[in-house]
Parts: sequence; C-alpha cells; structure tokens
Amino acid sequence: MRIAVLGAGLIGGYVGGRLAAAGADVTFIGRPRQIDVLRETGLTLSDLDERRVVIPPGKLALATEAAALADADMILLTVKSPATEGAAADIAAHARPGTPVVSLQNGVSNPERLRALLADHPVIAGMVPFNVAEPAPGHVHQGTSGHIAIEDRPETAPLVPLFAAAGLPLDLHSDMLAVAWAKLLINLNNAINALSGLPLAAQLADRDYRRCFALCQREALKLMAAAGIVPAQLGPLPPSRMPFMLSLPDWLFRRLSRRGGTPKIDRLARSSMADDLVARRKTEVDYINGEVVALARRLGRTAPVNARVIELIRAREAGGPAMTGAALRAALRRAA
Ligand SMILES: NC(=O)C1=CN([C@@H]2O[C@H](COP(=O)(O)OP(=O)(O)OC[C@H]3O[C@@H](n4cnc5c(N)ncnc54)[C@H](OP(=O)(O)O)[C@@H]3O)[C@@H](O)[C@H]2O)C=CC1
Ligand SMILES: CC(C)(CO)C(=O)C(=O)O
Repeated sequence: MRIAVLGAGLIGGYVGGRLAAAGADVTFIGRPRQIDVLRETGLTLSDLDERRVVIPPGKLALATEAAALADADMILLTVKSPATEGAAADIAAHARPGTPVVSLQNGVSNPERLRALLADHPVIAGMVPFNVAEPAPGHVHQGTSGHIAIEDRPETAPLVPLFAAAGLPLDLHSDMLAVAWAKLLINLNNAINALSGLPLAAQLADRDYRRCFALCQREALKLMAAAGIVPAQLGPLPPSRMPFMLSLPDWLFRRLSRRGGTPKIDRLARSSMADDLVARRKTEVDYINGEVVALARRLGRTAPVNARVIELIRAREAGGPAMTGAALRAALRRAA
C-alpha cells in the first residue's frame, strides 16, 4: 500500500516517519522549505523512551508537488486546520477517486469539512494524542504518550498491521466525534500554553495556568452537556473530573500526576499552537476554542471564557507579550 502524507510537518513527519522506518511505502508531500530540510538532513525520529531512528535522505520519498498524490492508495492528512480547504483542493485535483483520506488533525470539524469538499473520497477521522516537538530541523520528537485513534471502517483495516509494525499503538473507534470532543477538551490548553510562552511541563506545573485551563474546560463541558455531546474518556480520568484535578494545589497535583493521573511530558514539548505563534503562523484557535463559542451560539448561549482566550491569542498573533498565570487567570475571571 502506497501512503502519502500530505503536510510533512511535525505530525506528518513523525507518524509517516515511523511507518516508513518500519518499511511502509510512504511519500512525504510538503512545502519546499520542509522538503529541502529533509532532502539535506534526512529524518530523525526520537521519543520519550529514548528510541532514535535516522532515515537518511536517500531513503525518503519526498515531493513538493501535490501531483504526487496520484500514486497514493491512502492519504494521511496532517495540515493545520486553516489549511484543510487548500489540502482538499489538492486531493480533489490529483488523487485517484476512491482514495481514502485520514484526517490526523485536531479540532472537531475537519472530517466534516473534508467530506463536503471530497465527494469522491472516503474521509476517515483520526486523532493523535501525543505531542511532537522539533528539537532541530529534520528531527521530530514524540514528547508525550498515547494511542492514535482512527475511525473503525473497512478502509482503515490495512493501516492496523502497518501501525503495529511501526510500534505506533492504534485504537479503532466507532464514535470518532466523541473522541474528537474529548481531544478538544485537552486542546483547550493549547491556547493557555501559547499565551504562557512556556514549555508544557513548566506551564502545567503552575496552578494559575491550570486553573485557566480548567475554566475553559468547565465552560465547554457545560455547553457540551446541554448539547448532548458525551466526550470519550481518553485517559485515566473521565472528562468531567479533569477541571477538578487541574485546580488542585501544586503539591497534590504533582503527587497525583506521579501516580498516573496525567501523562509524562518531555521538557521540550509545547502545544502546537505555541509552535504556530513562534513561527508567526495563524493559529488553530478558531477550530478549538472557536468550536466552544460556536456551540454556545447554536444553543443560544455564550462562552465568554473561550471567547476571551480567542481575543488574547489574536493579540499574541499580532506580536503581544506572553502572560503570567496570575494575569491570565484575572483576565479570564473578569470575562466569566
Ligand atoms: N504538533 C503536535 O504536537 C500535534 C499536532 N496535532 C494536530 O495535527 C495537525 C498538524 O499539526 P502539525 O504537524 O503540528 O503542523 P505543522 O505546521 O508542523 O505541519 C503542517 C505542514 O503542512 C504544510 N501544508 C499546509 N498545507 C499544505 C498543502 N496543501 N500541501 C503541502 N503541505 C501543506 C504546512 O505548511 P504551511 O505552514 O506553509 O501551511 C506545514 O509545513 C494539526 O491539526 C494539529 O493541531 C495533533 C497532536 C499533536
Ligand atoms: C498533544 C497536544 C495535546 C499537546 O501538545 C496537542 O494536541 C497539540 O499540541 O496540539
């Protein structure tokens, strides 16, 4: 099976790289600036267990043109949410009709947006739970753990042995929307992390930032309950208990985290939204916190905390400074 990774960034590089390192036929399609680096340095993959694999440039199939999609039997889509429409246009123009497209993106709307644009392709929802950092150009590092989730459909069956061979734990789910909403609850920290300017481990060690995260989650959980959305349980805690855990004093949070209440986090890891700010790209905030605001609107309600987070991210996108936990918490409490 020929796999095309469309969007050879962090997730595309890591997931595609692990598959390629295990012998899968993977072509990486990306921007010239990404592909040039891979052509020069090859792809280095590492993880929290100190596994390290280097795929030399000569062993990587690389392309900067979407025309390379024509050879694919399966497309793994790993672009950020604002780039979904552009990627869909590339797929519609170049991929063979019927080629399945697996969205490995955050947010709850990408599969639906893709389905509206790609009538000739099965669109399959996926979710990557772990963080990928880039310690150096051409080096992607898995900085947290977890099982990738993919919709359980006949088209996904060929991926199961490939992910197993790559050592990437894969769970097949029948209700990916529940998984996507559960991941969105976790991704509500992406903006808090981006506003903090800190790595995830340092930011989550600070109770003020955790309480900001909890404020965003509580607002989202209330609206989801009102809309009848039941998020899946992805970790050791049911989603409804997460705001309580996050609000605990530092010493108790640390103790419970050590007992497995939260995943291990590499000291380098930061949220993908923080990466976007550093790279001066438009963030995915509209597809994460924006979904909470949109849900509120559909219910005839408001989501002032998540709406305020969006405003603060806009200010950061425009070059504004990072915020301390105390300042951010004060801003969100004023909005609530
Ligand atoms: N990074 C992480 O730790 C995690 C990320 N995710 C999610 O995974 C998805 C991908 O994130 P991530 O890997 O971090 O993103 P990256 O920005 O690292 O990678 C995406 C790459 O795709 C490129 N791209 C966009 N459109 C096209 C196109 N039409 N053709 C070719 N290349 C294209 C982008 O270029 P350009 O910048 O020019 O658009 C960018 O280089 C997001 O939805 C994110 O939220 C999920 C879990 C963890
Ligand atoms: C893994 C996690 C939750 C945090 O890094 C993420 O999804 C992201 O950064 O977008």
